[in-house]
Amino acid sequence: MAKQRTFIMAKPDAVQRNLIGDIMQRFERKGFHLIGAKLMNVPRELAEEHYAEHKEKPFFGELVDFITSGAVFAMVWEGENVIATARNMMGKTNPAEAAPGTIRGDFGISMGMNIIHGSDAPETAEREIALWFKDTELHVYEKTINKWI
Ligand SMILES: Nc1ncnc2c1ncn2[C@@H]1O[C@H](COP(=O)(O)OP(=O)(O)OP(=O)(O)O)[C@@H](O)[C@H]1O
Repeated sequence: MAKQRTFIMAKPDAVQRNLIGDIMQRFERKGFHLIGAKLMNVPRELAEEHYAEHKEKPFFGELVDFITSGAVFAMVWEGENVIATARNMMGKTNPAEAAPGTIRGDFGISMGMNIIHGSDAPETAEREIALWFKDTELHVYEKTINKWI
């Protein structure tokens, strides 16, 4: 399996509940490689574009209001099979159904406030990374330790 990249976002509830560190630590300890990260307020147009597939859904307005309500922490992680693995680490969309040990299972409250977003497929990851990050914000670097072990 080739290396993949995925877009992960700690939503405003995660930022305000001081969960950024916990979320990042899970990805780091799993062995994934951080290549981009930023704390940002989300312009309404960006939120609408990101969630465009849900435009006709009854919860769309609420979803966009929530994502734009406070800072989010946007990340790009790289690694083997990172897209599907990240989705497993996140747990089911509805925190009430997410298994304990997953990010949403451990911290999520409701469908709306479910802590984290992660790309769900290679094409989505590519689209979302391009939407949220400029090329100059992605940092490709070798870990020296890779040569040692
Ligand atoms: N019925 C609903 N009511 C309120 N919010 C919802 C509902 N369904 C989905 N959402 C919100 O919209 C987001 C996108 O829904 P989607 O079905 O794409 O889930 P997901 O892929 O697990 O989540 P995300 O795209 O955030 O990773 C969900 O994370 C959730 O916050």
